[in-house]
Amino acid sequence: MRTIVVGTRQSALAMTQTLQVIEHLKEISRRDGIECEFTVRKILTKGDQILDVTLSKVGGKGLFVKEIEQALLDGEIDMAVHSMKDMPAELPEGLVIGAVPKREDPRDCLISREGYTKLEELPQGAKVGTSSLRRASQLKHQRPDLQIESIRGNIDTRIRKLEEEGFDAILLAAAGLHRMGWKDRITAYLPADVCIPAVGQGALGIECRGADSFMLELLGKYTDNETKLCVTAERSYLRTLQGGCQVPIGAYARLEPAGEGDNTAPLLTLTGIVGSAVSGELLRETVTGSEPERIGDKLAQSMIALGADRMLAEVAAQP
Ligand SMILES: NCc1[nH]cc(CCC(=O)O)c1CC(=O)O
Repeated sequence: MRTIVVGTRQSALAMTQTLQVIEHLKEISRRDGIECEFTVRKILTKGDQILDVTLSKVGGKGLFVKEIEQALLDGEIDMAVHSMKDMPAELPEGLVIGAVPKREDPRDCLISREGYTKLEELPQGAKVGTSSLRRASQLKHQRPDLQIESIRGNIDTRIRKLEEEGFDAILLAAAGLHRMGWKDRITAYLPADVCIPAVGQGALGIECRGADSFMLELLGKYTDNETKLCVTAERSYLRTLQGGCQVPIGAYARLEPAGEGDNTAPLLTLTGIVGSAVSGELLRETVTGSEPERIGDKLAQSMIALGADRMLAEVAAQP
């Protein structure tokens, strides 16, 4: 009997995701006669300790995963459940994403105090809370009049701040609210082609050691191939652009339903944005193809040709 130690952040969302994943893995192991049990170990990450500072100012992506990856490398834990969008484009040597489960809703959504059901309904100059440069730059593009202000904290904290700090609305990822059972708080969904989600948004990545064949076998059974293809394309785009969660980059891939016949390759459509919170510029491109790594890289190259490098450098240079 193998005891699998699962590392997790201690936020309500991280705990909920981790417990849901463990339930699914228990079902799979029972079904396939794999003998294992699970224990949970909470790990405090740097991102959890400095919730009051704008993330782009304290080092960006990786803040929520570094300590957890170290625990994996040290053998203190055997697997970790991450929100895919919090994962840096490159993993440390020795670690792999062992499972990519089926994606939740990838869209961003609005929680508005007055119950507005569309972005267009927000009053002129409304105060909207988001700490994401990606959301801010796309929102500004649609509604230059909105007053966008930073809001930090776990999703439970942000919902509380909506009331306490006089926001008209806040923007959050739908997936986190769905997983928490808070769907009824959502007043509007922003279509994924209007506000391009973060790379990997709505998906989970389950990380383990590349040499742990027991974990690889179990986790392999939990992967959803469509999600994996889409997320691979999005992350390939991120890797080439060298961007983290805290720069205004977004990408969303969809898989077209398979055509007739046996040998039809999957057709992926990948749309990406690079925004500038400084100038309000917004680049947007779409590519299609069947090889996820290739189309991600191709999209990034065409963004760079359009000036993405300069725009991302501008953001990095902000005081
Ligand atoms: N950056 C924080 C974060 N990381 C993952 C989610 C939840 C949604 C998901 O799994 O993509 C959130 C909260 C949010 O952006 O609203």
